[in-house]
Amino acid sequence: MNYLDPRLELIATARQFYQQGWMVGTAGNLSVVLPDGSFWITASGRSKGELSLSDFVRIYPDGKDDSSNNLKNNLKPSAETAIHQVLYTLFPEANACYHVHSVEANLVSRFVTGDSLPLPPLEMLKGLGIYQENPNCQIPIFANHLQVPKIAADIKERFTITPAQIPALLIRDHGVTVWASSPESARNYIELVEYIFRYMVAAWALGRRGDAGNDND
Ligand SMILES: CSCCC(=O)C(=O)COP(=O)(O)O
Ligand SMILES: [Zn+2]
Repeated sequence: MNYLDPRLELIATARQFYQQGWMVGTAGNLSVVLPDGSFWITASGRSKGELSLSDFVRIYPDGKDDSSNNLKNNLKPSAETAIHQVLYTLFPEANACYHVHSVEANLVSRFVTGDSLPLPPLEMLKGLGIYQENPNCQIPIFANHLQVPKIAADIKERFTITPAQIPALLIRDHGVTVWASSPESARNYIELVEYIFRYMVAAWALGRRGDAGNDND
């Protein structure tokens, strides 16, 4: 049986997300867990639209990477590796963690000042595991601390106290991160959350235009 390197799926998905404008300017990072509990993560600062197999860093269960080899190849793990690590610790069933920076995610992160954003009761929530009549669903918002380990600590503290309703979190003025049992599900979750954010921004704009429309009556 030929073993498909899981990085190939991440390369293809990163290119798709780059083309959608969600991973421009090296933004975003993707990771996938291997059978031994280590995970591949996109190397820091690489253009996500043109990744190759050598643009990944392997992080081992003890948190270390092949630093000597990586140093030689000018490879650094994603600056947001700590967020992937804490999510894999909190959700051991997760085998993939994706993070992107869309304009919509940044806009909706400012729709509220608090630490959670209510989501509209859209059918798309079913794709995130929410099967309720008139769902009351929120996505948690985290402060975009300069020190990423602080964001990771906030995530650990929050989800230890308040379980996540959906496999997604929003970092204010930054972007969204999802975790899933497979790379394919992680890709679907990003697409679903970004659809919901696009809907929210469009509804907000229509609402404002609606107000403007009244002025012209
Ligand atoms: C211009 S993106 C700033 C860093 C960031 O938020 C990101 O998602 C990418 O960081 P990485 O170290 O994974 O390239
Ligand atoms: Zn980021």
